[in-house]
Amino acid sequence: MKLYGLYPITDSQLLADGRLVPYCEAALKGGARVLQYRDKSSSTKQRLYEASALLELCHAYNAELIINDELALAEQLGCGLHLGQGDGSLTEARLRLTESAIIGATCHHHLHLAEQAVAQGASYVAFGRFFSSQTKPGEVLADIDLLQQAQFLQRPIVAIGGIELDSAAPLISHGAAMIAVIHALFAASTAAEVERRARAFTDLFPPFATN
Ligand SMILES: Cc1ncc(COP(=O)(O)OP(=O)(O)O)c(N)n1
Ligand SMILES: Cc1nc(C(=O)O)sc1CCOP(=O)(O)O
Ligand SMILES: [Mg+2]
Repeated sequence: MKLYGLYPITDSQLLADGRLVPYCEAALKGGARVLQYRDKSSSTKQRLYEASALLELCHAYNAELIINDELALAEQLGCGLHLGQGDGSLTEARLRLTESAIIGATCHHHLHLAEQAVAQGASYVAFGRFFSSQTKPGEVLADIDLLQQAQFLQRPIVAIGGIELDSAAPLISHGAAMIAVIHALFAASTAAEVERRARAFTDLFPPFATN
């Protein structure tokens, strides 16, 4: 069961200057089994190069790579995809990727969007922001009770937005199967620190379900 635990998301600024692969490897060493490649600034060629390197890394750690926004890149690499509300059709993505491909959907703080996403083939649904986010500033609208309310969907639930080590545990106990994190994981001065932080997040999850 891989859709469980810490869900690191890359950031092109925090992981610039050669940090992308070593910091992502540190997150995987710290127990993450799902990794999202999110880059809004590089060229198509650079994104293919970086995502290919991360895919190889994920294979080495028996982890899943998810591409943010870009169906064509996910299709090319044969990996997972995360789509926001304005990022294209989940139905088309499910048709173009394999039946077993992981496809995630942003649902903000709306249960009806999550129901719709599941009906259109989403493997997991993401709610946020739960806290104020340095990476993506904006209104905090998601309430922790949403995580329990969404359990009827019978899909893994992701919580995202400004989550830190100290704020993650209640989200997990309310039903988040994955905790998506950028800043609190990757704004670190060494890979060793990223690994330590990843291990601390991973240890918040009940151990019986981490394999
Ligand atoms: C796991 C996860 N949840 C939410 C998002 C946000 O997706 P989106 O709303 O499309 O915004 P961008 O990430 O594209 O800026 C995500 N990427 N991952
Ligand atoms: C990519 C993204 N999406 C969000 C949403 O609310 O949908 S919040 C967010 C950024 C998450 O990064 P950090 O852990 O640094 O807050
Ligand atoms: Mg998007």
